[in-house]
Order: sequence, then structure tokens, then C-alpha cells
Amino acid sequence: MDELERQSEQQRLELVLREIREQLELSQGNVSGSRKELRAALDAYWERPTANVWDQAQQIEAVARQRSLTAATYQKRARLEKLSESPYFGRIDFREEAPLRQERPEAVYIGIASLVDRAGGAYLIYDWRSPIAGMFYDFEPGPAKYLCPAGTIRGEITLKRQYKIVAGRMLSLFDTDLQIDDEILQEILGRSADSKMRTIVASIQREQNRIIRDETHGLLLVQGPAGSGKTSIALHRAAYLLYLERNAITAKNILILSPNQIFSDYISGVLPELGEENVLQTTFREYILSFRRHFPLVVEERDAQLEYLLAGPAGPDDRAYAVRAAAVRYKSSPEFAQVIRNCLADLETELSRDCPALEWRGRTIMAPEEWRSLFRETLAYLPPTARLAQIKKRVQIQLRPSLHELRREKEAEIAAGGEEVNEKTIKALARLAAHRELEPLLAELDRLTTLIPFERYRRIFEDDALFARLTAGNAVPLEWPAIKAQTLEWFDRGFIPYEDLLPLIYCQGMLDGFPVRNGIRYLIIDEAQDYSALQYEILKRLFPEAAWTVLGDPAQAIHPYFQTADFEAVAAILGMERSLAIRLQRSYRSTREIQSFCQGLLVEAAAVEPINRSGDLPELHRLASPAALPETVARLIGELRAKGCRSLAVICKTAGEAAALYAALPEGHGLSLITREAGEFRSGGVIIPIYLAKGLEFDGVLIPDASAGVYSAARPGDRQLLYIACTRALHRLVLCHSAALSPYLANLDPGLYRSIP
Ligand SMILES: Nc1ncnc2c1ncn2[C@@H]1O[C@H](COP(=O)(O)OP(=O)(O)OP(=O)(O)O)[C@@H](O)[C@H]1O
Repeated sequence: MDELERQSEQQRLELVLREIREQLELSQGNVSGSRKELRAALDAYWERPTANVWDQAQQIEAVARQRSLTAATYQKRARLEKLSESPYFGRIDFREEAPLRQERPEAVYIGIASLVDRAGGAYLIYDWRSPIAGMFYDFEPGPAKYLCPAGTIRGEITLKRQYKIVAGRMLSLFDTDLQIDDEILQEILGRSADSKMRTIVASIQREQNRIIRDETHGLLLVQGPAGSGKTSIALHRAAYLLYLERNAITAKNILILSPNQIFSDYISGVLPELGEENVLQTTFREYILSFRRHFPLVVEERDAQLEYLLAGPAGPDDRAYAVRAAAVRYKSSPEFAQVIRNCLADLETELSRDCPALEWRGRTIMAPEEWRSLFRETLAYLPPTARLAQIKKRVQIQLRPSLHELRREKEAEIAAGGEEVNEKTIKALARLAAHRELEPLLAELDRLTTLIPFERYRRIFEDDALFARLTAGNAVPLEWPAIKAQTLEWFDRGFIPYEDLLPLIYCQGMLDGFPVRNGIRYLIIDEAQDYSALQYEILKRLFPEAAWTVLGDPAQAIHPYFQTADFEAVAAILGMERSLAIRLQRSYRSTREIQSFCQGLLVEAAAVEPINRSGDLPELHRLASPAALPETVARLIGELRAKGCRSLAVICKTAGEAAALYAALPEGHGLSLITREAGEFRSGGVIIPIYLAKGLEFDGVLIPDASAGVYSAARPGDRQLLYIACTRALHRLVLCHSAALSPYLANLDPGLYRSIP
């Protein structure tokens, strides 16, 4: 690129920045104006209340309208502020094919939002999500095309340029004839990890772009190795959908399910960085517990269950642990899901088959046939609990004439007794007497029409004959008698272990009906490898109208005993006609050396293409004794800091191990202990258990105890845990061990690491 060209780019940048500044000033005025109008609309509502419902509705509507106008002006100003920092990051020059072929190609500058010149109406910047900007990610210079509402536009990209503009200053610009690749990507990936995840908008790769912009599939199943950008894709897809359907949806129509609060906090910066409002975010447990019913019990935290299981048995005779592990395995299995389905089917049959004739004084109030036909046919569109409630209402109506008759009889009896002469008192006494007489019938009606999902679920563990019928010959673990006893003991103590929450919620939803969320148009599930089949079934019922993006990595399943659903099972459960499974190949997070090391930990290394970014080999430190650990950790942390690692994590297997190490370090050695109560992610230096470090990343990772006792061959899930911990590292990875090395590391090719005695 010659000097003249550089100057011309500099001049254009100045022109664009001027336009942004002017628009910012205008938008400042708009913000104050619309805020004033919102205040006025609110004052009108509060100060001039009207009794007329119609007028009141109009006032509320005016406030709502003004509120969204005000929010839009704020958002516009926020976008302009972001543009003033860095107006664009890319440019393509595109010349359309005949017949629309222009003299000169159009220069398309691409940034996080569009900017139109107020004077001439020309696009100074195109939003990265606009159809024309999509070519920046998909094509190298040469023939290219894009799809817009008018159809496919074909042509040629004659130039592709990238810019680094920071605080309104052009730091670099260069032409590229490659896919946005190594040079810029390496620079981006060479940076330090922050406390919040960053946008990748300037360097989205083609395979990622395809997922972000997909508009045709109701279900996208994205599988990719650690660091392949799954979470980044999920967030950029949310931003894309908000742009694509800007007149139809808002951030409240998109829900991201994430593994925990710390992760939610970590990813919460990306959408605002892209000039968008954050979409809804929650964890499965939080969401589910928001609509629980009939749980007079305390539900265990998912992380508390994990902590218990990961910590392992207290000793070789820890029977309670063995039973619990077996319980978790069985209760998350397809076989137990079938027990639950059979239980519900059984109940439906029972509810309509065993209904007795409701009679009073030899008169039939409701015959079994009528009950059956109501339950099985007329009311079949309702969930069972609602059907029973309707039947109860109908019985009460049908009982009315008998009740009147009885009251008249009682009135006559009381009047004939002669003790009471006041008519009102006679009527009241008669009503009471009639009710008393009908009480057995009403109690029977209550019993027949009340269904408590929790009690039903409990019966699976109480009633051996019922359980035997429900298993229908399927395998039952040998530990079942102990599982039963353990579960009932917990229920009696008012405690629901996390493994019972899913089947229980499923039962409740199927009996009471699921609180359907039609407002959610897009559901994004990250870390999807940690969900069981039953969880997907529950989600499917909660969000029947949503399009799904499901992202995960089977090699990162965190739970040692929980049986999760693979992607084929997910596709089958969701049963979407238009589904697409995509496998990502490249991994961006770690250096080539760390990636090779991590790949070596897997039984079957995935086909991962590393980015050509090199660094030091991972280090394996042998400690003289466990007592040397705190001092060694302190020294190694110091070394990692000296080597430029700004964000650091000491990743332990459990929260217990993390807390013990933290306590052993004098004043924590400047590290923060991250617990599940933390709720927010702090980078800098942290001590954190693996299950909370999921999805996060750090410049340097230190694994304090990689010995065989911690990551044991006897627990195959430990391999995955070690893999998750190691793949959190961007630039440096250090492992320590004071006893025999974990077999997963001992079997590695020694060329993959540097051993330090
Ligand atoms: N196209 C890209 N350009 C620049 N950086 C990228 C790109 N794709 C991913 N990254 C970076 O790679 C790192 C890993 O991304 P992300 O966390 O989204 O991956 P992931 O697949 O969700 O990882 P994991 O499964 O390990 O949690 C992040 O730092 C992200 O910014």
C-alpha cells in the first residue's frame, strides 16, 4: 500500500470520526429530549389518574411507547460512542456483476454498527451483520456473492483490508489476500485474557460465520474442541439474530443457558461490546426452581453435588458414597427416564380406570363411565392435574341439587325440633349440618382429584411392586435397595438431592403442565455436553416455539457419574425437521504446545487444527513432598507473573482442595479464592475448582496436584477433568505433583512437556 493510499485512509477516518462526533451531539440532545418526554408521560400517568379504564390503558401504552423510544435513543448513543473509539475494522471493495456492474467497486467499510452520512445518505460504515458485510468473513479477493432480500448478488472482491483503530487512532492497516487469518489472528490471540470475554467480530472465521448467520435451521448442533469459539459463536449469533429480526424480537426473546453464575458474568461483556443489550441468561437449576411447586424441601445445589462426588469416597469403606454414585448414574440413565415415563402412564391409567361411582343416597352423582370419558376424551387436552380439577368442579355442580334438598330437609328438622325460631339461624345451622353429612363424599372427591407429583415420585422408592412393574424388565442397579433407602432418608429429612430434581421436575411438568415460555424465540445452550436426555425433554416442553443452538464438547463432560445425552440423542429428542450438526475443527485459545499436550490427554484425540501460535512447552514440576506445595505454588505464580501472565488460575480438582491451598498460602499470595457463592468472575489471580473454571480462560494455568491420587485411573471421569483444567490456558501451563504422577500424564509422550525435578 503506498503512502498516498495511507493518507487517503487517514483522511477518511477523520471524516468518519467528524460525522460520528456530530451525530453524537445530536443524539445527546435526543437522549435528553426523550428522557423528558418519558418523565412527562410518567407524570401524566401518576398525577392525572383517570377512572376510565380505556384512558388508563392508553396512558400505560404511551408510557411503554416512550420507554422503548428512550431506550432506543440511549442505545443509539452507546453505539456511536463505541464507533468513535473504533469506527471500523475491515473493508472490502466489491464490484457487482453485469448488468449492475459499476465503474468502480464500492468500498464497504465494516464496523460493529452502521453509520449513514446525514448529508448524502451514503453508508460510511456497514454493520458487520449486514448481508454485504458477510462477504468479509466468507471470501478472499476474487469472485464473491451475498444473499440479500432482493436475491443473490454476485460480483468480485477487488480489495480486502483490515484496520486496527484504537481510541480513534489508526494504529495499523494492511491488505490481505487470505481469509482473515494468521497475522491478525495471531496478534489477537497473543493478547492477555480479561475478566470478561471479548468480541471476536474482527476475526470471525468462515466455519464460525456459517453458524452465526444460519437462518434456516430450527436446531443447530455445534460440536467443537476446547477453545474452538463455541461460546463466542453463541454470543455473536445472539447479536446477529437481534440484528436480523430487529423489528420482531428484543434481547428478552433470546435465552442463554450457561453452567453457572460465574460463567454468566464472564460472558456478560460481549453483547454490550457489540452495542447490544444483554440477552437473558440463566442456569438450568435457577430457571427450573423459579416455577417449582409442592417442594416443601430444600433442593441441593448442582455444584454441591459435584463437589461431593469429585472429592471421592472418604475411604475404601465409604458405602454412602458408593450408593450415591450409583444413584446419580441410575437416576440420570435412559432406563430411569423410562421408569418415570412408565410411572406417568401408569398413573394416567389408574386415574381413569379406578374411579369409583360417586353416589349419595343411592343416587349416582358421577358414574365411572362419565369420569372416564371426561378424563380420557373431553378433557384430554389438559394435563392430568387440571383434568382432575375440572372433574371436581363438575361433580360439585352435579351435587348442588342434592345439597339444596339436604339443606331443606335439615331446615325442616331443626324447625320441627322447636329449639330454634330465628329463620336466619335455622338456615345457617342447616347449611352446616348438610355439609357435615356430605363431608365423607367431599373428602373422597378431594382424595380422588388431588395429585401431588412429589408424592407420586416418592412412591417409586416406597412401593416395591410398583417399581418392579415400572422397570418393565429393564436393568436395575444392584445397589437399588440401598439407593431406595438413601433417597427416602433424604426426603424424610426435607432434602432433595440434585439427581432427583430432574426426574421430579419432569413428573411435575407432565402432571401439572409445564410453564411454557412462548416469548423465548431462540434458546442457546452452552456446555451442552453436561445435560441429560431428561433435561432436553424438559427444555423442549418449556420452550416449544424456540429455535435452538446447542453447543458442546463431549470431551469436556464434567460430571463423573451423570449420564449425559450425546448429540444424536439430542437431535432425536428435539425431533426438529430442520436440524444441522456442525463440527468445528480449529482451536484458538491455546498455543500449539499446550494444545498438543491437551490432545495427548484424551483417549481419542480429536482432529483439531491448531492456530500457528507457538509458546513454551507445558512444565511438569516434581515436588519433594506435599508439604512443599504452598511454597512451590507461590514461587511458580511469581514466575508466571514475571513472564507476563496477567491473568492466572491455580485450578484444583475440588473446592475443598482450592480452599485448603488458599489457606496454606500466606495471605493467599495475592490470589482470590473463587467459590460458587462468588457469582462474578474476577481475573487477575484466582484459585478455583475445575467445575467453576469451565468455559473460562487464563494467560497462565497452574495445576497444583496432578498426582495419581487426585486424577486416578480408577475414575475415568478424572481424565476429562484434567483435560478441562489444562485447556483453560492460553499461553502457559504448569503442573505439579508430589506423589506418583497421574496415569493420564504418565502415559504422555515426554516430548510434549518439560519435566522439572
Ligand atoms: N475467530 C476468532 N478470532 C479471535 N479469537 C477467537 C476466535 N474464535 C475464538 N477465539 C478466542 O478463542 C478463545 C476460546 O473461545 P471460546 O471460549 O468461545 O471457545 P469454546 O469453544 O467455548 O471453549 P471451551 O469449550 O474450552 O469453553 C477465546 O479467547 C476467543 O476469544
